[in-house]
Amino acid sequence: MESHEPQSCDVVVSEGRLEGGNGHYQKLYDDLTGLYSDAAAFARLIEERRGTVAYEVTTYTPGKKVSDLIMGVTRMAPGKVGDEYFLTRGHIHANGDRPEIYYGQSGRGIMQLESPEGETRLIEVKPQSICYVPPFWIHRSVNTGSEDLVMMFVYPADSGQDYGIIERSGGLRVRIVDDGMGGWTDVPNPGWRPRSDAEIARIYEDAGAAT
Ligand SMILES: O=P(O)(O)OC[C@H]1O[C@H](O)[C@H](O)[C@@H](O)[C@@H]1O
Ligand SMILES: [Fe+2]
Repeated sequence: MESHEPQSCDVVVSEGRLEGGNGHYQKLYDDLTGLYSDAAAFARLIEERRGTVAYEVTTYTPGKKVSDLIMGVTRMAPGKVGDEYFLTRGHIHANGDRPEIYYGQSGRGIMQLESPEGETRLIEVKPQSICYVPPFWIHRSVNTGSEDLVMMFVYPADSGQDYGIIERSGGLRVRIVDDGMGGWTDVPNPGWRPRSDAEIARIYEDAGAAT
């Protein structure tokens, strides 16, 4: 039986990162082309912020098996593209039956969840709230506040991320926008296409094959 050393890392809330981990990646605004509905507003944003970081993830990965847990911290800057709040790309786990938890550290946001069948759940994230993302839910975080959104997360190390699922459906079913009073509301995404029965079946079957 393979065994790993226990590990302690520090969540540096003010900087939105995990100290003592072994992984780090950044997404620039330039990497987020096509995610937002207002293409002209996005082009203006890129003019201003080309080469700067939209969100970043620091992690500790002990190993690669289902019985290993990846832990980490994600930090996303605040802002909007047109009236749409900043968001992460979002994904479903490639091994779809793997869950995830997110623990709010600072800032305010939404965990936007969508089932393969197209149901939406919008869970508010704030400091000291924990969001449980069940297996088979597509998830994306949205920064609806005026500060960095910082969350700690944990998920099985063999989960994997399928980003194509959102592209194939023309985005998620709703968009999280400014309600005109400094808060947020959700509006339908007219570009959204329901997933086919075949694609839905594949999501659940693949999970069966992976376990
Ligand atoms: O991977 P994205 O959808 O771009 O989201 C950014 C990150 O969000 C969370 O922190 C997840 O736990 C990470 O695994 C993910 O990579
Ligand atoms: Fe995930």
